[in-house]
Amino acid sequence: MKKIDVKILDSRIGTEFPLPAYATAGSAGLDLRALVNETFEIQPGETKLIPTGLSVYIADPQLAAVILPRSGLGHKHGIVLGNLVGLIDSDYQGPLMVSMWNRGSEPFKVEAGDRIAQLVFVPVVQAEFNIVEEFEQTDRGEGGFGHSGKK
Ligand SMILES: O=c1ccn([C@H]2C[C@H](O)[C@@H](COP(=O)(O)OP(=O)(O)OP(=O)(O)O)O2)c(=O)[nH]1
Ligand SMILES: [Mg+2]
Repeated sequence: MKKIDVKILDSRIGTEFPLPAYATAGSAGLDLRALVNETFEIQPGETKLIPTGLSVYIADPQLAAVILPRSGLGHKHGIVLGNLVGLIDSDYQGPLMVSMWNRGSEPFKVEAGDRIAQLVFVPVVQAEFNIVEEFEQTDRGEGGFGHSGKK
């Protein structure tokens, strides 16, 4: 398993709440917790930036991490991310934050330690642009945005 440097910014991690860990052998995501001082509510339509109590330094430019919603929160409560997906650059060393957006119709309560989103490490290819006049021809060509129909 890949080792990633982490700083614990809130001492409740490692004591009151565990360090994010894979829940099962096949889990792709590590659940991130709300390391807040007080219970709060997110009103319908509201977005709040929540600290996770951690910072990570991925260091390797061929890796990044994405923050994704938890499906239960998104589907049942309309709790998704204000940025839809969070992207953590490999050179970012600041606090890991989760933008929580209540796109639902009821206020949503969050307590300290609640698992609010998940972090997934992903491979990255950094590309260099090669300017050309013509592309090598493909079957698809410029067709896109549903040009092949529905069925
Ligand atoms: O949900 C998120 C998204 C981003 N970040 C941190 C890590 C990331 O590396 C940095 C910058 O994110 P991004 O590049 O997506 O935001 P930006 O608006 O382009 O900011 P910047 O100008 O700092 O790159 O913010 C988080 O902590 N949580
Ligand atoms: Mg950026």
